[in-house]
Parts: sequence; structure tokens; C-alpha cells
Amino acid sequence: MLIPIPDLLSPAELARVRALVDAAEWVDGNVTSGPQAALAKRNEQLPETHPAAREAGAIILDALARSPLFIAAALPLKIFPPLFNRYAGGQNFGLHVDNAVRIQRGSEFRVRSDLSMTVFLEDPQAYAGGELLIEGLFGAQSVKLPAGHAILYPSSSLHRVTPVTSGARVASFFWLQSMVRDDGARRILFDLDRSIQGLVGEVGQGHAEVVALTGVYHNLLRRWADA
Ligand SMILES: O=C(O)CCC(=O)C(=O)O
Ligand SMILES: [Fe+2]
Repeated sequence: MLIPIPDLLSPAELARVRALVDAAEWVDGNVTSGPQAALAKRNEQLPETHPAAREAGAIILDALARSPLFIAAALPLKIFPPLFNRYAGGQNFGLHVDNAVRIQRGSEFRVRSDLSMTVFLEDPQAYAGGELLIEGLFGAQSVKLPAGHAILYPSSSLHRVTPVTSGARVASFFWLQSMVRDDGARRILFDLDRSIQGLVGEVGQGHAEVVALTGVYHNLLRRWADA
């Protein structure tokens, strides 16, 4: 399931993140790749431990924590510290699948990648190409969102970034481990949550059926969640 998170970053947060990452020194993106991704990956990245990446990453993590849509869709357990990439001059990332387990450099922190996320940090009009193409059951979907918007997609899906033929595409990307590992189960919970929120808008939080359905939601979550 592909879930766009519109306006994840406020304009002020976006400006701050861009000021931080634009001023930093970028390196070859293959510093964090495994051997297979290295064949496919042509871009630049901020080093994982760069102070600008840490500070900009913290802004993104704060934005995620206050997004009800993100929380409902991802049911996050552990989030890998956000990384930053940039593509220009024809750079691209060929078809690949993300590593199943990510280990943070110099720490014990490890995350099973259930979901991958890209936060777009440049306006789509400012560069040509740079679409994120994600393959799924219903074919490939092309994603190129306004700056400050994000896309959440299953880490199990094959995906690629098409060549950026003019301008530069700047983004944050990272992985997360969900409390609910199975994509189908997480989808059911998300649909149920959205329906309950819709009903709350119609009949109010205290309505008996809303209370009962909220119970169903939590009882399913209790069955499926690792917390
Ligand atoms: O740049 C992107 O949107 C995705 C990057 C990506 O797929 C990766 O680093 O594994
Ligand atoms: Fe990827």
C-alpha cells in the first residue's frame, strides 16, 4: 500500500531542513549501499553521522510524531534515523529492493525495514525526472510530490528513481519497523481506523457503535502488534 503524507513538514521546517542539508558536504551515495545496490545507485548522500543530517533528521522525526495519518498508516515501532540524498546531472537509482535489516553505523540500533519512506525536499517544477517508481500488485506507480510531502511504501516492493535530467532532486529517505509486520494486516487496521474517524465526524466519539468499533480496532491491534 502506497500512502502519501501531504504537508508532513511545515514551510518553516522545510526551509530549516534545506538550509541545513544544502550547507553540508555531500558524498557518493554508495557509502551506505550493499554490493547489489551499489550497482544501481547513482546519487549523493549526506554521511549518516553528519551533524546536519542529525539535526535535519530530528526535525523530520518530530514531524512524523505529530502526524496522525503517519501514525495510523505506519504503526511505527522503530524508525531509522533519516538520511538525505540528492540526484542531478542524469543521476538515478536503478531497480532494487531495500535491505531487510538496517543497522545504524556505530551503534546497536537495528531496524527491520517493513516500510520505506521518501520525504520530498524540492519542488517538482525545479527538476526534470526523479520520479520514484514503485512496483506493486497493480503495476508500477510513479510518485513525485511537492516539497514537504512524503510517501510511505512497503520495503518489500521493487522501486527505482528515474534519471534527474535537469535541476536537482533533494530528499530524505529512511526505513521503519512497524508494530504490525504484515502489510495486509496493517492495511486492514488503517482502513478500519479511517472509517472510525469518519464515523466520529458523523455521530461523535461517544456513540455506542463508535465505542464498539474502537474496541474491535484495539483487539485486532492486540492480536497483531509486537510492541
Ligand atoms: O530517493 C528516493 O526516493 C529513494 C531512495 C532509495 O530507494 C534508497 O535509498 O534505497
Ligand atoms: Fe530503495
